[in-house]
Amino acid sequence: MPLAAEPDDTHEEGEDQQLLLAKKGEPTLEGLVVGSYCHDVLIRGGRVVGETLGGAAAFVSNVLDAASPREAEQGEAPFVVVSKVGRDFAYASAPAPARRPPLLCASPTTSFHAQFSDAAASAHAPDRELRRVHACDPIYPADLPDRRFAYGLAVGVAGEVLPETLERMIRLCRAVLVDAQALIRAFDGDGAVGHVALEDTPYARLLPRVAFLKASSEEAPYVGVETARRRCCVIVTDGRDGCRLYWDGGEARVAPFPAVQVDPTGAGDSFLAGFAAGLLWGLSATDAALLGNFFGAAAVSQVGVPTFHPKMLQG
Ligand SMILES: Nc1ncnc2c1ncn2[C@@H]1O[C@H](COP(=O)(O)OP(=O)(O)OP(=O)(O)O)[C@@H](O)[C@H]1O
Ligand SMILES: O[C@H]1[C@H](O)[C@@H](O)[C@H](O)[C@@H](O)[C@H]1O
Repeated sequence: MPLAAEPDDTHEEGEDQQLLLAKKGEPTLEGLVVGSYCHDVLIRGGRVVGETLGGAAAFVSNVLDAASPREAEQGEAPFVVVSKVGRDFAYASAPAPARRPPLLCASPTTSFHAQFSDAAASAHAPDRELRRVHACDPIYPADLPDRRFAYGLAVGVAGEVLPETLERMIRLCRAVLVDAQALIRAFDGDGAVGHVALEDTPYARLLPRVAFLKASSEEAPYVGVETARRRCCVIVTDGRDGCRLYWDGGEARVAPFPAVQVDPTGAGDSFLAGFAAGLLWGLSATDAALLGNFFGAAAVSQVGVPTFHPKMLQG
C-alpha cells in the first residue's frame, strides 16, 4: 500500500499519518479540489421545495474554510478549486464560488433534480433519487494548475473528473483522496443516476496510487471493498450510523454524531472534507474520520451548503 494508512491509534505518531503535513524546511503547499459546482433542485411530492448551490466542490470548500478559519479570515486560499460552470450559473456570488471562481463554459451548469421520498427513509434505504438534467464540460488535465500540492480531493458529481485528470492529480499531489461518486456514476438516457463497478472503469488501475477512497454504503458494493482495501484505505460512510474504515489487514468503526436530518445533500462531501482537514491537523485516520462524521452530521442538519458557527468547532 502506498500509504500506511492503518487507522490504528498506535500508528498515530507514525510518519505516514503525517502525509498531508509539510516536512521540516518544506514550504506549506496548498490543497487541490477538483469537481464542479452545480445547481440542485430539491423535489418532494412532485413540488420543488428548494433550489440550492450544490456540487461536492461547494460543500468541500465550505468545510475546509471552516476547519482553517485563520487562513479564511486573512483571505488566503489554503486550497484551490478547479470547477466548471455555464453562463447560467446562479451562485457566482455565493461564498465558495466567489472565493474560488469556476471556469466558464459554453455548456450549461451541471444540474441535478433530487426527488425525495415521502416515506420515512430507513437507515440504509436511499433517501432520494437523483437525476442529472444538465452536464457541464469535463475537467481536463490541462485545466489543473501546473504546480505541486499537498493533497488533492477528486470530488466530481457528474463524471467530470476524467481518468486522465485523476492521474494528473496523482502526479501533482502528495496524497489524493477520492470520492467514489466521481468514478462510478453512470447516467441513463433520462439522466437517472446509477452506478458501474469500479473494477470495470479506467480508474481501477489508479487505486494503488490513491491514499483514501470514500464511498457511501449505497456505492460500496460497486467499489468492491474487499479488492479496493488491498490497494488503498477505503472509508464507507453509512448515514446516521457513522462510518467504517477498511485497510489491508484491519478495519475500524467510527461512531456518528447525533443530528436531526433536514437535507442529506452534501453529507458525504462534508464528511470527506472534514476527514481531509483532520489529516491536515495531524490526526490519525480514525480521529480524522470522527471529524468527518462531525461535519457530515452538521451538513444534514441544514438545507444546502451549511453555515458553520466558529463556536461549533470549539471545545
Ligand atoms: N442522519 C445523520 N445523522 C448523523 N450523521 C449523519 C447523518 N447522515 C449522514 N451523517 C454523517 O455524514 C456522513 C456521510 O453521510 P452518508 O453516508 O449519507 O453520505 P452520502 O450518501 O455520500 O451523502 P450525500 O450523497 O447525500 O452527500 C456519515 O458517515 C455520517 O458521519
Ligand atoms: O450537490 C450535490 C452533492 O454534491 C452530492 O454529493 C452529489 O451526490 C449530488 O449529485 C449533488 O447534486
